[in-house]
Amino acid sequence: MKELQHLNKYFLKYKIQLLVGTLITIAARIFLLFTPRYVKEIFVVIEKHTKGLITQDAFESELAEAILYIIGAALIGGILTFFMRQAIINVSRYIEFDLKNEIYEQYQKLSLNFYKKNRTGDLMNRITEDVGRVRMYAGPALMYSINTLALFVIVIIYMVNASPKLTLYTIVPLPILSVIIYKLSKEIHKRSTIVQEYLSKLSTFTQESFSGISVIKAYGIEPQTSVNFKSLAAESKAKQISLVKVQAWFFPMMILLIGTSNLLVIYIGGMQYINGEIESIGTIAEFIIYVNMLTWPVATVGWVTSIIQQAEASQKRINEFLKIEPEIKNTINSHTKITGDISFNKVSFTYDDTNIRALNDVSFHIKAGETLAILGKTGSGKSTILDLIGRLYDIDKGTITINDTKIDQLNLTDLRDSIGYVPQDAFLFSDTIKTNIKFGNHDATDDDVIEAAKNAQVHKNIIKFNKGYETKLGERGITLSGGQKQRVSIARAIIKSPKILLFDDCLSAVDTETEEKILKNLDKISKGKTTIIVSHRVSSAKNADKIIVLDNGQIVQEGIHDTLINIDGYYKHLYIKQLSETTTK
Ligand SMILES: Nc1ncnc2c1ncn2[C@@H]1O[C@H](COP(=O)(O)OP(=O)(O)OP(=O)(O)O)[C@@H](O)[C@H]1O
Repeated sequence: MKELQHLNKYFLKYKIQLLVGTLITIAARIFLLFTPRYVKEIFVVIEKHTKGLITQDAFESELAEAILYIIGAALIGGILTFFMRQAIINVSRYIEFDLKNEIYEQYQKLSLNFYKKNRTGDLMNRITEDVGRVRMYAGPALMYSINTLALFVIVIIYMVNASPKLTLYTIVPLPILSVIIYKLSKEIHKRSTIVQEYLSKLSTFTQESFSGISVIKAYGIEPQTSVNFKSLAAESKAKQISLVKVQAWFFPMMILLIGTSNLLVIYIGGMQYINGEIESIGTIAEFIIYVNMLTWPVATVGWVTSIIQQAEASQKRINEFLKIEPEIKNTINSHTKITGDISFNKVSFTYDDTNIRALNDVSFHIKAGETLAILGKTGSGKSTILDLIGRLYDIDKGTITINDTKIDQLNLTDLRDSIGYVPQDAFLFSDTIKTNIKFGNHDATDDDVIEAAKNAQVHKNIIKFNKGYETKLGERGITLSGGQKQRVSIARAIIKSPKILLFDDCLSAVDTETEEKILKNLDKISKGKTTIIVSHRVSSAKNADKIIVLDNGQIVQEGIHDTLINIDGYYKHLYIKQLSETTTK
């Protein structure tokens, strides 16, 4: 229960609803317990009538009175039971909502490293399935526990009052029932977890096959995919059947034990009646109802125990994530003005998950408003520089300063607000093109959106779609070509009008002519803004105020286009190669 203590703050938050729910539960049980007592009364009246102790009229009126009490109490009990569920189950839904938000907020705070160390499926599971299991504890388990406790206390008092000896004999099988249900629930849980695993394997498999359908078709591997699917589905079926086998024991066991208790009541009650220890046969009827009333709540003790164990395990997994401290923290609360003067001073950086030293002793300086182009072979550390400017990771050695302030001494929100970043893989959300562009600036007007799209050279493409800017993009924006996606992503950064623009090889999927136009527009837009362009093309770099060439995490060349084309090295070779490519085209 240690892990579940995390939920106490929520129980405290909803204490009024929970208290009301508990009181309603107790009241509902009291009303529902009218039935057995008045059933006994009916028997007593019938006995008196058959023995001729009361008149026909008295018999009829007493009978009618008892029946009315039973109906009335059942009605009130039923209504109160409805409110009991409303009160307590609703609280569990509120807690589920709060907990999901708490986890989601924590996810948002955690740094990129966390996402690399944990699989998306696991992140999703903790916020859905684990929270679902915890809700079962905060809702149904709590409700049934209050219910069982309330019922048990009241019924036992009534039963002992009616006949202590009969009480003792009839409740003997109940703990056995509870233990059996507990063992069954545990086994059911074990097997249903395996079933769940197989279901998620199946859905991952199908999801991947659908996403990669073009590759599957192009390679003609549909038959093999079907065989793999069938074998996975067959395993999943076997696990389901093994679960159903245990589940099938549940109700027969319940019926057997209820039957045993009923038999005990009838046998022992009958003997007591014969011996004159109980005055009416009605007491036996009353006890039979009590036993039946107790059976389900007692069975739930086992069920609740297993729910609590599952919730504890789930909450433990949730707590593991909630306890993680974000690696990148904002330590500065006051606002910091960022103009875009960036300096790297002997910066080294190693990714902790791969231990790859992506940058080694890198130093450069760009004044506010200047353009820097970064070139270099793949894997040389270009994207890493951009990630470090956005402080997505903290460096191991050296210093990065922006406006002469160390990057970790800047207000993180201000820093990120002042950056417009276009990643290598343009990610678009499943929403309209307009919303995707406005993601960079929610207050932008429609005219701003069009202006940004024009500057990113994508406006003409967008207006060709039937719904123009309102065109919905499917999962990952599949309706757009690679180059269109890149340009929408550029428009998103432009509309933000940030102090620092970071373009990570985001013109790779556009032709050189469009690239030229975009660069020209950027020249205009980026006046007064610091721009860093990562590229594999000399054409993207040639107009930059400074060019650096990286190799294996180190700067191997530095200068401007006109100088670098005359120095033997990577830049010159790339220039000649790309020049010959354009002339042969
Ligand atoms: N998120 C990451 N986790 C671990 N290692 C990484 C990560 N990103 C990059 N690396 C490694 O760091 C090195 C530099 O990568 P980086 O992405 O900065 O190169 P790049 O020059 O931008 O390459 P490309 O031109 O192919 O985009 C590579 O060896 C890469 O494998």
